Amino acid sequence: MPAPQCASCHAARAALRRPRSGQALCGACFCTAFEAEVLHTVLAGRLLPPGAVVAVGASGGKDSTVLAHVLRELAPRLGVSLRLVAVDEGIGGYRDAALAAVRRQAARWDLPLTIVAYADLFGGWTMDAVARSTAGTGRSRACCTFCGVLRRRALEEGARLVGATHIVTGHNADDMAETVLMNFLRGDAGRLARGGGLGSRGEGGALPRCRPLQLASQKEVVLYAHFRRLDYFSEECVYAPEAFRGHARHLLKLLEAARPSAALDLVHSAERLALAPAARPPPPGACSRCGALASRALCQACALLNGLQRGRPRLAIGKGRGGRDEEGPPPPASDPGSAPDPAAGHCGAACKERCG
Ligand SMILES: Nc1ncnc2c1ncn2[C@@H]1O[C@H](COP(=O)(O)OP(=O)(O)OP(=O)(O)O)[C@@H](O)[C@H]1O
Repeated sequence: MPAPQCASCHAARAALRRPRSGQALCGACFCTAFEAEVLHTVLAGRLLPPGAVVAVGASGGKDSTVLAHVLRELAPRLGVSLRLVAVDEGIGGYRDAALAAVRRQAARWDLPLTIVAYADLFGGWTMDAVARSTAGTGRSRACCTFCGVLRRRALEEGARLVGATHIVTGHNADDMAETVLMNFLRGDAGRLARGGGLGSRGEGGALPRCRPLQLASQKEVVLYAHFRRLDYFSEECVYAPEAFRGHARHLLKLLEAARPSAALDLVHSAERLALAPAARPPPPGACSRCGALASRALCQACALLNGLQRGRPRLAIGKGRGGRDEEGPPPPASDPGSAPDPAAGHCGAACKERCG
């Protein structure tokens, strides 16, 4: 049977059915619709004001590649300028190849690129060194969580370095739905409540952050990259197979098979969640070491680095009220700075990268 005509231009043959709506479109009309939807997300959410200098968190992967490409298309209409900021976490056999993709993108799209490295920012610690230090401690599964905390900090540093006023990341609807599921499964009410919305306004002196692809499904991000012939790096990080996120991803796939809108529905549920007054976290203070938002003496990033330097890497991600830390037992009460306590409802600014 021949492919149907494109439901938008009625001239070309349709090349796909949009996963959510079932609408049959040709590649060109799909890309135009995708870009218009991202534009709408940015404008309706007032995410990037005219004049903004936007640091795009560029990992070389499909999401940030699509994000950078779409924002470059939209930049004249939005009145913003773009800078690519890539973080080199120091992951041998993975990040070097991904950074090569970012360099190619920067050259092809004529966008300034800045690379910041964990090793330079965090006293010589690379992610490989963190992984070695956590191996055998029962905390090796937490590598992605550690990395997310440090990456958030590194992205902030890189964005400041290039004079950015805003940070954008490529999280898509599936990423966000996985985060919502993980927070539910961990009983982490504080992060669930904080995770809604399209970004953060930049509390405590942090730069405002947003996720313009948050309402786009992963399938459509991949389709956009395909039809725009984007060159991106598609291998999984060497530490990802250990991560709890994999279980949430698997569960989400099962849910989507029964209900195709499950991912977006989860994202919207998180936006509408409201915590009972008794469950609300106390207002955050400032980290005594770096000044970032923190619910304890140290923010998550400083607490993690402090623990690593003392040979006791820990991060209390996954403890809900009265719950247990999935990575291990809670820290002793005599060590208040080493592990901001999500049991108190939230864990400080540095962990929102992973937690939304
Ligand atoms: N090394 C990095 N440097 C800069 N930004 C990053 C880096 N890693 C991740 N990010 C930002 O965080 C977003 C979410 O990252 P995550 O690791 O969840 O990857 P992802 O969903 O596979 O996205 P991508 O396909 O862009 O790698 C990315 O889209 C990107 O904007």
